[in-house]
Amino acid sequence: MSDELQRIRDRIDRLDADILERLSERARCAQRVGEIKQGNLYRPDREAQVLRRLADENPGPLPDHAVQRIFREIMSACLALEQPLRVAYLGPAGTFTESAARKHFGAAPAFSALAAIDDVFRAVEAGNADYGIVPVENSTEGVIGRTLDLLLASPLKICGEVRLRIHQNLMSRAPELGAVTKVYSHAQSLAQCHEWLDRNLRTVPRVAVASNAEAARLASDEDGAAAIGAEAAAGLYDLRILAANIEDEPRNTTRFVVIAQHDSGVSGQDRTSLVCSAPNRPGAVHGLLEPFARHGVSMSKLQSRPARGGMWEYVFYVDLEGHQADPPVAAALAELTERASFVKILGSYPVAAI
Ligand SMILES: O=C(O)C(=O)C[C@]1(C(=O)O)C=C[C@@H](O)C=C1
Repeated sequence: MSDELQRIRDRIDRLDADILERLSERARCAQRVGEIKQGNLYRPDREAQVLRRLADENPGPLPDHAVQRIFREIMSACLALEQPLRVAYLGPAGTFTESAARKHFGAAPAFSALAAIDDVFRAVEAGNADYGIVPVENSTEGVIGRTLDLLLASPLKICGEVRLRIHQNLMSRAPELGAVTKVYSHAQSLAQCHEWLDRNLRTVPRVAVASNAEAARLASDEDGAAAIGAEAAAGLYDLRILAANIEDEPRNTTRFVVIAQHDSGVSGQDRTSLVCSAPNRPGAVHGLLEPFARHGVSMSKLQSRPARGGMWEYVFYVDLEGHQADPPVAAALAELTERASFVKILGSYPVAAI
């Protein structure tokens, strides 16, 4: 080994020892914070502030996302010393929702994959999980109606959001594309890749199944079968990725919400979600939204949905920039509450930091 290589490796060893010492000191601080803190130990607002500050102060050469991933895991492990978290997500294992859960909470929590969005809400409501993660909207396919309906009906709050760039992969036991005779996937993933499928596997039958992970399981059992789904599913079912990033829309993103018994404190870059409905008279919807414009509060989403039970009555799902404790948001919400026939605040939470 050259002298220079040896010298640099010695330096890396010393730096690793320093990092380890600092990490242990950080972990002891987190333990102490855990003893002092009242209420919930998991603080999404504080975590978002830490991750944003690290990106702001990152001198390189590591990219921001790499630094944030490392610190995501450090905080995950520190929090586990204070309180081991139980996180339920819409399964099965190997789906994009699992990737979202790990992206948001890191690797330390005990994760459980549940079969339906309703089960995730029930697990958190019953106290069998501390937090739940469910998809709420996809940039190409639209909203997940069941999640919106349950947010309206459930006492739970939104305490966080996760944005995940969706990369679809074609995976199979077959050695090459030419050997693929059937493609399994969730209907939404088939739709997201239909142009690629038309170009590359035009005559091969496409079969919609309950989830991408289920598709991968079927593909692992059947000669010539392939599945479309997350890279994680290929690892889980021992499949070869025959084509990566086959989604038609490269900026395809899914947004997930984190549900809990509580929402989040102020992080400085927050969003507030609410549901409301207007009295049945002309101009009422405009009247509901007017206070937001007047108080300078931006809306990042307005989604109408038929109210359950009433013919042609609608509820509106609104996302606002800001926390309900921010004075302009609080003032606009107070006026909305006077004008609306119904208002429910679903929660204030940090805008996704990573
Ligand atoms: O600041 C806190 O409240 C902590 O518990 C420390 C810490 C961290 O590791 O930085 C850990 C968990 C919380 O969710 C937020 C931050």
